[in-house]
Amino acid sequence: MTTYAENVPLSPVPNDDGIDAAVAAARRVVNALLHAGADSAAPMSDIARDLDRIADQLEEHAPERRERFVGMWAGRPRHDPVTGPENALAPPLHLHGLPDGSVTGTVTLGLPYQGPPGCVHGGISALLLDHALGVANSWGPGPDGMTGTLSVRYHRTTPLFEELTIRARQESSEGRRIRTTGEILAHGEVCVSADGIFVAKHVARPVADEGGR
Ligand SMILES: CCCCC/C=C\C/C=C\C/C=C\C/C=C\CCCC(=O)SCCNC(=O)CCNC(=O)[C@H](O)C(C)(C)COP(=O)(O)OP(=O)(O)OC[C@H]1O[C@@H](n2cnc3c(N)ncnc32)[C@H](O)[C@@H]1OP(=O)(O)O
Repeated sequence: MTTYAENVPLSPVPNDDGIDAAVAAARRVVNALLHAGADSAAPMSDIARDLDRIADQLEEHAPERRERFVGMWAGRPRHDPVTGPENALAPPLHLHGLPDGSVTGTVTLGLPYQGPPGCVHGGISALLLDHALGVANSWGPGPDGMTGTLSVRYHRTTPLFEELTIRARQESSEGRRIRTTGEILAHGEVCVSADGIFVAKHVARPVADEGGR
């Protein structure tokens, strides 16, 4: 039987400088814009100009898209939209692997992730669970693969601005089909659960001399 170390960090750990710091600042801007709202007295035209100037600067120094794809997949990915410290869309969620082969993590979501008033958007919950189930497959003892079917059940609304716990585990695998489940909890109660069938298949990582697409 495979044995696992206690509580292994599975999500890329953010640095407090370089691109990770810039991305953290970008997340703060996205949050602040939504909090400010259309009636804000902030000088929005000036802000838009400043933000455009920043984007111009980034674009000026960005590699070709295919070169960037190669770079993104050259090592341990840091760009995904759930845990990635280089992705401003990622909340980010920090996942850990547990000795029993399951994964767990916590996250607190703010206004950009709102669905019903004061509650997390259901599509965001599905995104977090899809990713957590995928990570559980790669952490656990069985095979991993791509999401084939994801069933999501919304048991109760999921609160914004409160710490959520996300858990996932691989239940079984047979041939190329993998069954994986998980849930999002608030205050110890299950808000959302997911039951997924993953299929053991992988898209090849882009490499430089193949064009990187
Ligand atoms: C963020 C990074 C994500 C990329 C991960 C890669 C590496 C990263 C490194 C570490 C990983 C760490 C974390 C991963 C985190 C998150 C994961 C994100 C998950 C995704 O974001 S992933 C994108 C969404 N996903 C797709 O984009 C799939 C598109 N689709 C296809 O690529 C094919 O459609 C495929 C492959 C699904 C099947 O195609 P196929 O031809 O290989 O399969 P085939 O027909 O041979 O069936 C073989 C057996 O699977 C059963 N089966 C087939 N299809 C099924 C289905 N849909 N549902 C349920 N069961 C199904 C059959 O019933 C048969 O079962 P049986 O053997 O029992 O008869």
